[in-house]
Amino acid sequence: MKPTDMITQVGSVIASVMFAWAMFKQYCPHVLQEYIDKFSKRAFTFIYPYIQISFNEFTGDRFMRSEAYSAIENYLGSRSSTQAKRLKADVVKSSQSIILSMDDYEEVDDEFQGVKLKWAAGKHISETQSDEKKYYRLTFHRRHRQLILGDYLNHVLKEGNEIKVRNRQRKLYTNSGSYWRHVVFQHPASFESLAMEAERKQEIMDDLLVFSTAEEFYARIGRAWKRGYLLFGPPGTGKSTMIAAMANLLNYDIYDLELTAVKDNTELRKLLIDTTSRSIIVIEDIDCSLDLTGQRKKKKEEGEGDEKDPKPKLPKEEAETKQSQVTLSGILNFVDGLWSACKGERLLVFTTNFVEKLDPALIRKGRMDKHIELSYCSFEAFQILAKNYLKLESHHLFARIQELLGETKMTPADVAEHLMPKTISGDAMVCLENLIGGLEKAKEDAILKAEEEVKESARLKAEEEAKEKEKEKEKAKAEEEAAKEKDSSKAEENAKKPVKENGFCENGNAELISKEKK
Ligand SMILES: Nc1ncnc2c1ncn2[C@@H]1O[C@H](COP(=O)(O)OP(=O)(O)OP(=O)(O)O)[C@@H](O)[C@H]1O
Ligand SMILES: [Mg+2]
Repeated sequence: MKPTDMITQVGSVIASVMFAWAMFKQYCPHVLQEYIDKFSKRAFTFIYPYIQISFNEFTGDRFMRSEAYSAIENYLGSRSSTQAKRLKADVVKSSQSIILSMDDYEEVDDEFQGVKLKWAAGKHISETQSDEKKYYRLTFHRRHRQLILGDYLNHVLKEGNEIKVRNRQRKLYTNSGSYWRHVVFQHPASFESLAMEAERKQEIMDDLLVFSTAEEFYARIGRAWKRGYLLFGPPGTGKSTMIAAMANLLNYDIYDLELTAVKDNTELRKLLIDTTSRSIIVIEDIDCSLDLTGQRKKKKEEGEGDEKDPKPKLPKEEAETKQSQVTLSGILNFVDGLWSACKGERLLVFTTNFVEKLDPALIRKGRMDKHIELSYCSFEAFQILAKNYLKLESHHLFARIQELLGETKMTPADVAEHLMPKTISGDAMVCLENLIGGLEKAKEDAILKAEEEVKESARLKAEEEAKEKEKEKEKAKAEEEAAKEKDSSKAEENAKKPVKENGFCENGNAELISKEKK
């Protein structure tokens, strides 16, 4: 038989089968059709040794994109880029990188613990062609059912989610009313460029990295997977910069909470619930955000304490603070109440310039687990700044700078400002001399300030002593006058008393006046 004849015959057999099937479907009773359908499927699965699982893009009534689907999409992305012939490309991270995923009807192979599996991308198109439902289908031999349904799928979801986090565009959120708004978070700060002693820096980085991978540990000890950091120190010592470096190190989003804009504790709780995992919740300048310590004290000492506030509030801030009814207990609940344990890992970071002003309850361990002091620039910190700003590892002027940094205080922000190139040539020498000039001036200012302080305290002491003397004088004078008054009133009293025949008063004392009368 010629091949063309064979093809014709096969074609006519298929056509006859299809015709017979169409006739059968039209005239055969519905119940019988279902029965045959069921039977044929069973027979098929009996012969066919593979299991298929479909993961649809959309699930549920609410048309939510399935988390499993997007995790699988990410997981298959790297595999499909080496295997699939047709790929889909997407741009993320502000056009910085392209993410690939496999196109519809493509297939890729995978292997897990020596077991081979197959993934296929497909889609169901509705009859009206208006709607298409995408899915991924996993096919594997039924003898590996346990392994695939357990360990393998967990591995796919975990890795897919990790890839998603790595590729995602991170966000910086801020609260507006009871909602979060966000912008793209792109801060270049890193621990490497942070001016700080290497040992302390490493300790903080280790702490953060251990936390971010300690899911099982936290679950085992029965604690919510969160950690509080309190960053304190004078302005310009790198607190905000460190938060950005933390977010970059861990690849977390930042929720910058403006407490003064939160109406009350309920709104605060809502904001907390709306945060996602893998995020840092920041409250900057917690001592100024709300008078948290004052709220406890206020009842005892009305109005006091405002004068002592070293950072006077702006009128607008004051007005906002008055509107906000967030209380200290609201904040404490925010930090470690039941709601704070929802959904995944979270870092809470508070910053303050005046740690001593905060209520001890707020910063105790368990709430603020790690207290980090950021202080004035040390020589080691300066070396990092010099490397960052001037690309200098050493210079003969470093010795003088080291000496001056030991004698005077300057914040890293001020040091950095002196190291900023001020000329087009960006001469490093000029910057270093600038810094030396700045440090010398700071030293002189500090000496002058100290002298003035000594003078001022001597003046205050003298004033105090003078006041004390004045008081003593006044007291002595008052006592003298009181004694005189007492004498004269006694005399008057005696004068008013009746005089007896013998010229003595009733009390038996001789009275000059009565004698005169006689
Ligand atoms: N430790 C540091 N390492 C590197 N740069 C720093 C450091 N400290 C400060 N700077 C520089 O100084 C600038 C101000 O620092 P930052 O805003 O982090 O200070 P802060 O401690 O948050 O101040 P404030 O208490 O006023 O909020 C930053 O832009 C950064 O360039
Ligand atoms: Mg700051």
